[in-house]
Amino acid sequence: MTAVLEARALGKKYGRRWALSECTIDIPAGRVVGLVGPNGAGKTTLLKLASGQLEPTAGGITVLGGWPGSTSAQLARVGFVAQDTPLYPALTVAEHLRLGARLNPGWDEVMARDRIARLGLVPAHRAGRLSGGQRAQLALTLGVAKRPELLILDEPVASLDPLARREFMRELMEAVVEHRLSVVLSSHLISDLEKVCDFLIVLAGSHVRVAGEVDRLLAGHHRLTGPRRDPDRLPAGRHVISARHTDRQSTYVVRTDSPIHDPAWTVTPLGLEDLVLAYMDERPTKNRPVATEVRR
Ligand SMILES: Nc1ncnc2c1ncn2[C@@H]1O[C@H](COP(=O)(O)OP(=O)(O)OP(=O)(O)O)[C@@H](O)[C@H]1O
Repeated sequence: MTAVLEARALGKKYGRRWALSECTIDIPAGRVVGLVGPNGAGKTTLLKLASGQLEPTAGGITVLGGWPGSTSAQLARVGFVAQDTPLYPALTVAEHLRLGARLNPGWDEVMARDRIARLGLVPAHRAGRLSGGQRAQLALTLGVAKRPELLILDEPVASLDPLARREFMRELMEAVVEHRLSVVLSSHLISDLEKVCDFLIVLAGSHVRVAGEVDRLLAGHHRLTGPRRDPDRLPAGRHVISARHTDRQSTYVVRTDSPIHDPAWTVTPLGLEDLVLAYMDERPTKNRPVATEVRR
C-alpha cells in the first residue's frame, strides 16, 4: 500500500528553537491518524509542513508521493482545516461555497449545500457573525467538499458541542469509507480519537514518541503493577515508557514483544488514553528508543 505521508528526519526551527525535530514516520493510505501531544509539542508545525504551509529546516517530507504544496495539482489533493478556522468575515456562507467551487477542481457542490442545510447555516449570513462552532463547521465543509485524497484537520472538533462532534466524526468515517479518504487529525480529545483512529502518533517535546497502528500498539504495551522495585528488576526485554511509585507499589507501562508471565507482577492491558498519557508523561531521554512501528 502506498504511503500517504513519509517524513524522514524532518525538523522545523523557529529562531533557535526546534518546534519539530528528527521526525521519521510512514503513514499508509486509507488510515485515520490521530495526532496527539501536549500543548506546544509540534503538532500544528507537523501539519503545516504536511500541507506545504511551512518549509522544513531539516530532513524531508512527501505527501501522496509529492512535495507538499509544490504544484496546484498537489494542493488540490490535500485538504487542510486550520485550528483557527480562517474564513473571510465579510463573505457570506454562500460566497464561501462559491469560492470553494472556483478554487477546487474536484468541488462537490451537492455535498457542500447538503451539509450547510443540515447544519442549519443560513447561506446569506456573513462568516464574521457566526459562532465559533458554526465557523468551524463551515471550514470543515470547505475542507471535505474539496474532495481531497488526504484531509488534514488541526483540532477540528474543539469548538463543537458534543452532538455536533459525534455527528462530524460519523460523517468523517463515511467519507473515509466512501471516498477512500485518508485523514490526519490532531486533537486533545482522546475519547473522540479512540472511536475513529486506526493509526496513532504521539508527539511530545518536539519529538515523535510513538507512531503506529493502534491495534498493534495496544497489543504491545502493558501495565505492570507490583511491590515497589527499580526498573532494572523488571523482566528482560521490556522498554519502560512510564513509571510511578508509592512507598510500597510500583506501576510501569512497558512496551514488549513477548508475553509477560511473571507472577511478581499483575499485568493489565492498556486503553488508548492510558497509552497516550504514558508517552506524554515520558521524559525525553537520549538513550530511550523511539517506538516507531514500521509498516508491514
Ligand atoms: N510562528 C511561530 N514562531 C515562533 N515559534 C512558534 C511559531 N509557531 C509555533 N511556535 C513554537 O513551536 C512549538 C510547537 O508549536 P505548535 O503550534 O506546533 O504546537 P502544538 O502541538 O500544535 O500545540 P497546541 O496543542 O497548543 O496547539 C511551540 O513551542 C510554539 O511556541
